[in-house]
Amino acid sequence: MPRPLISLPEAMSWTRRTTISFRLKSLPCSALIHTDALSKDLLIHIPKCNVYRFDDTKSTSPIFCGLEWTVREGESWAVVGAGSGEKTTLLEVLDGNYRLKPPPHGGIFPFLSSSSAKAVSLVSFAHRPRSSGGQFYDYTARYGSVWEEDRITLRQSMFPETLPEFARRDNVHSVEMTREDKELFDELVHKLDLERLLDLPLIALSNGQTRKARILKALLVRPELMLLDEPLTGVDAATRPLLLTILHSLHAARSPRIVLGLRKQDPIPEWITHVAAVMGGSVRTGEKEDILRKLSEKWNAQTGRGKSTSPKQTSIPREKRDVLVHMENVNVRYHERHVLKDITWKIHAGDRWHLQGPNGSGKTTLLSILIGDHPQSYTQRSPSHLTLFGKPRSKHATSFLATRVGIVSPEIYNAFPRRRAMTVREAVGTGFDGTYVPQGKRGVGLGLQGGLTEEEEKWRLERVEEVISALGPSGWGDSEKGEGFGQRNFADLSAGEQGLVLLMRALVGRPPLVILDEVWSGMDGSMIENAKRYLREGGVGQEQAVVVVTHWEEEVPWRREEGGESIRQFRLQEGSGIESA
Ligand SMILES: Nc1ncnc2c1ncn2[C@@H]1O[C@H](COP(=O)(O)OP(=O)(O)OP(=O)(O)O)[C@@H](O)[C@H]1O
Repeated sequence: MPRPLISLPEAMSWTRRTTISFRLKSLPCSALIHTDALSKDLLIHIPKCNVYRFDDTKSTSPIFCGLEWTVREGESWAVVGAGSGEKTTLLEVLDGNYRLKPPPHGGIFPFLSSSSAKAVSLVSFAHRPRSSGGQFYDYTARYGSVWEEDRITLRQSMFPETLPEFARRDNVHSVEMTREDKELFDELVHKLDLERLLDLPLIALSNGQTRKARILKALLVRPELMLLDEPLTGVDAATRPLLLTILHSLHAARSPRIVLGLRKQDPIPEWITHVAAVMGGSVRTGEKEDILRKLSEKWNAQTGRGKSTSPKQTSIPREKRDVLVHMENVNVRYHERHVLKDITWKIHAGDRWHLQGPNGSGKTTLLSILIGDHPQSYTQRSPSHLTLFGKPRSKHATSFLATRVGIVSPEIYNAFPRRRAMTVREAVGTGFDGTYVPQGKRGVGLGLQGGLTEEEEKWRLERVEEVISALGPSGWGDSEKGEGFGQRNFADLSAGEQGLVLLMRALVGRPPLVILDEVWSGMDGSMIENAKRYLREGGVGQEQAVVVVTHWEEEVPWRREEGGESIRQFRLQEGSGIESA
């Protein structure tokens, strides 16, 4: 039986001195409020309300209507989202980033003991925030020799309290770690396999390694409630169950309690008992099975749209197709760290590859070699060998390679400028020449020699519209949002929408090589299904090669068992590469 939601009569007489600030975050949860009327096992309590942005002072556009949510001590909740970034928004509601009308009398967390600023912690893996400025930053710095200012280690940056000299040196935080904190740190750093990375430069950490370190850092603050948004994205298959077991045992010990944010396509851990499902501005809450049963029909109806067809692949035998990338015994070393060991790999036109490997195995490093970003792509000497599009790296101008490879990756996502004035159309248009700022009178670049013919410009303008309409909201079934999407400000889009625009940017010029590295981060099911279908059904042509990097087999658009030539796998394990067809 679903546990009934608490519903409090409107007219209930509250004997409260409600000094509730609109910014719930700054509100001490239990301050000045009599919560006697509520059952003491309530962890989150939101009586029916509408949710607005703080700047929506006239309450004209509610983000959620009739939100009503109660979480009791001992329950284990996941917030699962189907709409564009809505799951993250609901978690942000808990973090006090939105205005609730009417405001809940006892605060959202009536019985958390300390002030909510410390008691509740939101750890979100949405990438670069909008506020971080309009400039592109050079993510390739990581691949070179590390500069003095980048030498700061993981420990110095995130865990300075574990440095022996910390207590003496830092007047502000001159409290030493407690024994319990030290024990927690030692245990988790070991379980999360972060020990060996503590004294490496922070900049050298891989995406998955950084993600685990951020979770650990958030745990050390000892919040009472931790909201973890998409903790499994970018984490390798072996680490996922481990991470979930750790989170489960912390949650069971209420130290801290954890609410997980999951995309609707993510598996829901067994220990989750309740789900808040967010869909199109409304939130349904209740026991897991009950909610999932009710929603599966609706979700299936969405994802079932336009079933996949077999990949269209070229009939020219593979060995007769151009070799785009040829690596023979390629090595990458950082001093004593040997990251890539004798990698041999050939990518032909028309290939579909799934590049796999645990966190830290060298996938990003390998990609940076094959797109010519890595300084060591210039220095592979016989018997090593690296050719890109038929020539050694040093024989290519970087601007030429930028037109040959379309890439989406966490690095590009983070580095791409969020300039206020850049529209979706312009962001997509930067893909033709692989630049980061719009160029040319019509925002579709200048061409390699700086002389775009009229015909080429016309083709580019049409291509921009084509990819926007295929991959944008009209493609994933939100025709209302689709109108005027090209004119939207890129910086104002949700994380998933920004990711999708960067996918459009990678595909727009139809480059011979397309790299899709963790491309689905932050996206919702309908966006992903639509984009995967587009890729399978001609979004990348028979002559284009694609390398997909993901820890999730089901995120690869092409299936092994489907007709034509199957997807090939290249697996990195401790720096060595193994190929399988
Ligand atoms: N500049 C550097 N100095 C020292 N080690 C480095 C440097 N850059 C990367 N590394 C190390 O190289 C290894 C490979 O990193 P890489 O980012 O390629 O891994 P990955 O397979 O992409 O991981 P993830 O799945 O987490 O994204 C990591 O162990 C990382 O710590």
